[in-house]
Amino acid sequence: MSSYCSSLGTKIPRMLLQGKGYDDFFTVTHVVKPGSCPIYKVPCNLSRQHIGFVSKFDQICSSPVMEEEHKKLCGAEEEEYSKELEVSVTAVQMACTLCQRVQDTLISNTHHQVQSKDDNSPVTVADWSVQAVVSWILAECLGTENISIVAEEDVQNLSKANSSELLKAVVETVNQCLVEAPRFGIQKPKSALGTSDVLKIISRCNSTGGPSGRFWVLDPVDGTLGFIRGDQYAVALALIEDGEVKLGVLGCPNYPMRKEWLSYHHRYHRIISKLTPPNSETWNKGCVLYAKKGSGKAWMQPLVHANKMFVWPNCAKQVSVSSIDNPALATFCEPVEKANSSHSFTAGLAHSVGLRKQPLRVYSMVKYAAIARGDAEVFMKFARSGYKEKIWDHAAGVVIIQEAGGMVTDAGGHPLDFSKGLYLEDLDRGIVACSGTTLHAKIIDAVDASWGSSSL
Ligand SMILES: Nc1ncnc2c1ncn2[C@@H]1O[C@H](COP(=O)(O)OS(=O)(=O)O)[C@@H](OP(=O)(O)O)[C@H]1O
Ligand SMILES: [Mg+2]
Ligand SMILES: [Mg+2]
Ligand SMILES: [Mg+2]
Repeated sequence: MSSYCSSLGTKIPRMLLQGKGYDDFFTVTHVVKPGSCPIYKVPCNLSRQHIGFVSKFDQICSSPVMEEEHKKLCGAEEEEYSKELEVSVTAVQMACTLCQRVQDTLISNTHHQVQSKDDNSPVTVADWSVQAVVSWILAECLGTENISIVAEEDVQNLSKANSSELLKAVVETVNQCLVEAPRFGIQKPKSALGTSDVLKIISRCNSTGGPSGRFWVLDPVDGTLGFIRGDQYAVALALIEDGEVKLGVLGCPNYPMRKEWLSYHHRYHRIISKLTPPNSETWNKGCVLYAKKGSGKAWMQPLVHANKMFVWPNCAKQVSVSSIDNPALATFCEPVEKANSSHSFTAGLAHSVGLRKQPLRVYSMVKYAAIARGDAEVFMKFARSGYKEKIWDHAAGVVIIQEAGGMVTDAGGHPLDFSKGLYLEDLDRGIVACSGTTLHAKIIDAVDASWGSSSL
């Protein structure tokens, strides 16, 4: 273990804090939070990002699993995409805080906050507000000129003459969130954003993706229906470069760190939905999962709760897929809505491969998170024919499952192709994500066997 990995008086090489080319040291003067995931202060005007490195570095020193990364850091090579990862996780953490606040108010007042889009799907103040906040943070932290974003929402409905109340609510929600930026180590805007600023940052997310270059993919609220119903939803952000997903971040504000609480959440909604749940902090509600392509690791950190400081990497722990490969013991998840995926087709498939448990129907990309965390083994989605899956509904989840050790393909066994624009063009029938190759192969074979007799 390194000599500079703990406590007061600790010397931290400047190169770890500010990248290559420095050979002097900062001395730790203050332990903000002692314990297994300490946060240190160093005596200079370092940004949170740098202090974050200190915290990360300490974790690296104290965890044998991360020795390798420790070496990389000591080698002073800044890891590829490390800044993008930290910024995107921070943005998702802030977005989740925003969503929690809106979800709490929605339950008591849905009036101006929910709208229907042209395809009849719902959109809320939270969808637009998260898109604005994430767009603002990415531009602030990475430079406007470097940012190209594909995102779900546009400002059409928001700019209509009869939407002024809604727009006002979005502007307020965005400013309320950004005022808290310093808690996340980001400078807040010099003054509150005006209506035209907010419309501009939402509509700046107008990239159409494609096979070359770098762009972010954002689903500001995935599972909007679950969000409105007070249930599961996710904030999903991914970075795609030359058609390949390089980073994925999934914020799951109602998915507790501890699996046991998930069933509590279901019971709570079915039986006692009128009662107030335990305080979100005490039951460790909410997590953020993330992974970097090719790292072979996926991580989960708790959601930061009201008034608490977010310091990267926020006590992240590694997650991995389940080792269960016996279908009889496996759990499969699927969309809640029959309109989004055929429940009868997956029931037939489940039966033919020997999946015996009841399906876990969960809104949103929380299904991808459940597989990555090892809480379920299979995710299947078979949309009606003619429906084209959008890249923002899958990009973040796919890379997180892959790096956690799982496998995601279309129903023909081909990788999902994120290089074709806004949609997963040429997707063969549906999506199959599994914790391992054995289950995956069984399901792909079963799809082929039962497809002909299905009405899909
Ligand atoms: N007809 C149809 N078929 C398939 N998929 C559709 C369809 N309509 C919408 N969508 C997309 O599904 C996203 C929600 O997927 P879920 O898996 O969360 O579905 S469910 O709400 O649990 O039923 C949902 O994402 P959000 O709009 O972000 O909620 C949509 O992009
Ligand atoms: Mg939507
Ligand atoms: Mg979605
Ligand atoms: Mg959405």
